[in-house]
Amino acid sequence: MQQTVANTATATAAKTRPVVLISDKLSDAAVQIFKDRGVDVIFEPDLGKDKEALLERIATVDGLAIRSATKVTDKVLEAAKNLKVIGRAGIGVDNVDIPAASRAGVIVMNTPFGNSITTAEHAIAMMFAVARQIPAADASTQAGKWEKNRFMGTELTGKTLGIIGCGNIGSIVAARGIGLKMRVIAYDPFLTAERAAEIGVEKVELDELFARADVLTLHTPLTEKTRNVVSRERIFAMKKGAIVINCARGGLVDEAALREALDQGHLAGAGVDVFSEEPAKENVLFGAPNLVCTPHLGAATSEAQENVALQVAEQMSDYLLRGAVSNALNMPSITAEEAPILTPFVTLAERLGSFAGQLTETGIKGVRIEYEGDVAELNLKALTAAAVTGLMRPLLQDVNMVSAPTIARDRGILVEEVRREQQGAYENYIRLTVISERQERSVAGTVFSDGKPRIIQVKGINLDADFAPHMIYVTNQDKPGFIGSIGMALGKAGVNIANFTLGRKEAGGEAICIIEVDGEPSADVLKTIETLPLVNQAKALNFTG
Ligand SMILES: NC(=O)C1=CN([C@@H]2O[C@H](COP(=O)(O)OP(=O)(O)OC[C@H]3O[C@@H](n4cnc5c(N)ncnc54)[C@H](O)[C@@H]3O)[C@@H](O)[C@H]2O)C=CC1
Ligand SMILES: O=C(O)CCC(=O)C(=O)O
Repeated sequence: MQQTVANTATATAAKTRPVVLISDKLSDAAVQIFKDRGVDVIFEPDLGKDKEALLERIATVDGLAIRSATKVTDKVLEAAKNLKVIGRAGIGVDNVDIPAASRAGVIVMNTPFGNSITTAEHAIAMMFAVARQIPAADASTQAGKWEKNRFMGTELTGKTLGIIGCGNIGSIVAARGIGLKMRVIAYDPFLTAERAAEIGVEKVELDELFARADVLTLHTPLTEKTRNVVSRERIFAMKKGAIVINCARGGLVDEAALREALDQGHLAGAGVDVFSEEPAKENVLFGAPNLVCTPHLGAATSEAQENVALQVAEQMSDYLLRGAVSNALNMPSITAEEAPILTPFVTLAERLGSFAGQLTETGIKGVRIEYEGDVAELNLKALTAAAVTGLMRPLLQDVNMVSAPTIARDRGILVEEVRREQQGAYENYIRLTVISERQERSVAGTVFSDGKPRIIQVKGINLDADFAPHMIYVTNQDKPGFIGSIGMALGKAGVNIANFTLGRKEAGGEAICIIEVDGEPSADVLKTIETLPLVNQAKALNFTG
């Protein structure tokens, strides 16, 4: 589970085909795409409803494709020993514990546009169904009652449509509302004045929206900020005879208060597709006057389901097979074209982080990563995530590019990113500086044209070394006799030197030596080196991971 993006692609290419578990009802189109692309599929469309069976099945799979029935909790993630990616065929990800997924190093992706039109159409359908009481009129007519006077409706032309959440779906609903000659007002803290003008809506504050709307429709995600946004107080602050439509999430509305408002005739009706508890076999709203309910059908058209299924299968396959990341909620995007270009720099950034992490013994306060030259034009979010991964891996084995930024933030480690044009001789240059409680230590590297990362500077001292599997890092004084004494000590201990790199600040001053050795040096060997005259410090560095 704990691999970098670059490693994920190569590791999966080297081993057998990755396996994806589909635990909700997904269009068969997804299964075909996975298979065609080289991913094996376990398709158990009802598994999401069986928590125990899910815990068992998830243990070995590389990917999990879901809709809304599967709840991905901390416990599920704990059981998912091999999981790398969760793909939500749809928009809302409130059924996935994203912080827990990030901590576990699992990417969470959704398909943000595939079902937007369909869901917007459902909201409009609900608005008409409520305004003209169509379901009740249908039932009465088919019962042979012909109650022409009972079903007096409301005309929508000229009425005010109030939209909470004017993103993808909200703005499609706005366009449809304008097409119906309604006046559209919207509350969305992230809606700019320019965007509001562009889509023809009036941006208003929340209280004003509740006061003015004849029809209120919700299109915001369920978050701690939006939970209960349609509260008792706000429902009763609405105009008498107004209509409420909810095709977003159940938790947005105080259902008991909505029931009261319908019973008292304060609201003329409500259209509800989503409920606080789903599946909603019972609900306080059921049986209220002029209430139209659907069982979370917002996205349920064959077009939308095919869109989201294809998209999720493509995104997950791209990640598992090629390291490309798109529409992830907890990881920067990396295109399939970018992934191979980024790979050597991801490796360099991770190794520089690892170099510094292995030498850092006190608490890390911050890390600064400077990018110069060609590399500064690349996807720095991914490179920084790799650098932070490398930095933290010596302390926490289970960290990867998904979890590293979250873990760093949780631990109060400040991550600073600097982008510059080429300054020195290297076409691409990355310098990573760790700010610890005791000192600042920097290490810099480059990628040569052979795609191999190199160490080119440590603590401002120039040198040139590979990242070898086993190395000894020594700080010393630049005085005669040092090389002989260290060679003798290693020879005596039976440690073979594969490569030897030296660098110094100035003649006779502070110096650094990086020795590549065949095999891991023991603690005794390191102690022996440290007791040699002219040596200040000796540490083992391991780049076998
Ligand atoms: N019934 C169904 O089957 C479906 C329901 N949905 C629901 O619809 C929601 C919206 O989907 P999209 O429009 O695609 O998402 P989106 O991300 O494009 O738009 C959401 C909008 O809500 C706004 N927002 C965030 N916090 C807010 C707050 N405190 N108050 C007001 N607005 C706020 C955002 O700025 C954004 O513009 C999804 O999160 C999902 O829960 C989506 C698809 C199908
Ligand atoms: O998968 C579904 O049917 C629900 C769609 C949905 O709620 C969403 O995409 O947020």
